Amino acid sequence: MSYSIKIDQSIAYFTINRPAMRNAVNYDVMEGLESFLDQIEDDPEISFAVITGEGDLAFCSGGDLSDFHGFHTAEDAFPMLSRGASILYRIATLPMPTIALVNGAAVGGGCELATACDYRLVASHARAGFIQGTLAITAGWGGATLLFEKNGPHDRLLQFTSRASIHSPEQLLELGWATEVYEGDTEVALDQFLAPKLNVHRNVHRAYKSIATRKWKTNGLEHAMQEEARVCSVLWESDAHHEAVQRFLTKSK
Ligand SMILES: CCCC(=O)SCCNC(=O)CCNC(=O)[C@H](O)C(C)(C)COP(=O)(O)OP(=O)(O)OC[C@H]1O[C@@H](n2cnc3c(N)ncnc32)[C@H](O)[C@@H]1OP(=O)(O)O
Repeated sequence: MSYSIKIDQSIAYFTINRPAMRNAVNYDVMEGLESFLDQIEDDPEISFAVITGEGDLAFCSGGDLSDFHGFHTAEDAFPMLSRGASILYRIATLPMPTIALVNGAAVGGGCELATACDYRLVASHARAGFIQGTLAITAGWGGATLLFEKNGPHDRLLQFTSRASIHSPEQLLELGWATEVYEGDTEVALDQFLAPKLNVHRNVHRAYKSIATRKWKTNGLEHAMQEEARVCSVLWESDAHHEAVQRFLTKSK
């Protein structure tokens, strides 16, 4: 199984379980995320949702390039990108707060997935970045749209996305992308993060989440995320993109 879902004491966990591929997202993982969202979206008993990746090397390395490399035209690539954008929109607008437990690299679509969550707990050894530019594409699952919507100074965010580089936890904190950086055991870090919040009734957390995200239901965010998928799909069909993916996939062979 490429993922696991667990609900424990009012906390719902989704774990991408493809550590050998650095938890890259394939269709199976997309399906898993959809079924996770179906399970928790209307469950009033869930206080928090946590998304993470198996192992300590990667949170998520983005779209599975070996699977998605087969798309040659914008028309081929758009349905996958659009589906990713729908998933990230659903995550961003879940009624309960969400936590990305960034226990390793979060790059490309993996950085987008973490951006869709409300909080990002980043391990001191982790790295993250919108590296899509190194593949001659942009973010395509709506993650850049979400970043600009949520996270602060326009000029710094524009550099965060367009430089396509990988950032240290210290840089991620400074940017305001990381909520906290933790050392050591991931479960302990999550417990410590959640403990003071669990003293407050879940309905309060859910009410603040709805106050913070209400505007997205009316300001066209969902459409803007789909538009990001469309822009990315156009770049996807370039030779520059296919050559860069080919280089990545053959680098260690
Ligand atoms: C569709 C939305 C937009 C996107 O997400 S585009 C995709 C963006 N992602 C990428 O460009 C992948 C970048 N991956 C990396 O930079 C590195 O793998 C990463 C995450 C920093 C981890 O580095 P390392 O720990 O040194 O691991 P590595 O590079 O040797 O990889 C181990 C094995 O996993 C594979 N892998 C990693 N990320 C992948 C991906 N996204 N799709 C398909 N395969 C992927 C990699 O090819 C390698 O496979 P193998 O063991 O050589 O067979």
